[in-house]
Amino acid sequence: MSGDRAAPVFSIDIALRRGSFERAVHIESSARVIALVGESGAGKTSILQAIAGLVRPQRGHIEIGGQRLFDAARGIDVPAHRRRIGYVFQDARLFPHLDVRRNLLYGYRGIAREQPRFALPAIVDLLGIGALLDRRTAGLSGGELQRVALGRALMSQPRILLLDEPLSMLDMNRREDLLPYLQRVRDEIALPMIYVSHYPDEVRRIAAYDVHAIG
Ligand SMILES: Nc1ncnc2c1ncn2[C@@H]1O[C@H](COP(=O)(O)OP(=O)(O)OP(=O)(O)O)[C@@H](O)[C@H]1O
Repeated sequence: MSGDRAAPVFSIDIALRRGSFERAVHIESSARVIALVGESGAGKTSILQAIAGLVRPQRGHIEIGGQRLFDAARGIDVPAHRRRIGYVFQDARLFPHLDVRRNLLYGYRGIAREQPRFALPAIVDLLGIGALLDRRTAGLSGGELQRVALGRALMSQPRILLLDEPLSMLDMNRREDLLPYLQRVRDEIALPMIYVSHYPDEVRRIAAYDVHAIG
């Protein structure tokens, strides 16, 4: 056996405090896609927020895909807007006054023109949302909203994808409809990805081999 080990994609060792809540988190993984599971209130969303730079850990470090995002000992704390995180929430959080095309193009905001980026048609194809482009988001179904939210996150050309229970607002059938799109994004957009869910079946189908229990 060789002594070589794959460099970890995720190296997270932090302590979080939010009000009276405290949690130490240690995740070391060379998998590109991992899942976080745990009871409500265990701290899963707080971990994603720390990765995104929205919550500052008390100590420790966060390194993902070779990027040191936070390191208390070395004085590193990359500002949230420079971390290039694609974040998809339980509720899609799209702009209701804009159509789907404009919601997607909003993802380009803040990206330099010369930077390589996903073209709109590629994302539209990947997520099967071509027929929705001219519609306002107000009338879309939950599953359509989440596909558009995922598209907008990808348009921002992220280096890391964080998915916080993206299917939890959908009923069983819609969840089944959306899972293949999540799998396509996982496989075709080769980014480090963290998937948070309460549902063992979803976790098994998205990040089968690297599941971290929080709490
Ligand atoms: N802004 C805040 N101020 C104080 N406490 C907070 C804040 N945000 C979260 N908390 C607390 O931190 C703990 C962890 O919350 P978090 O949302 O990270 O858990 P979770 O595992 O994602 O839960 P769920 O599965 O219900 O979404 C909870 O006790 C919560 O009340």
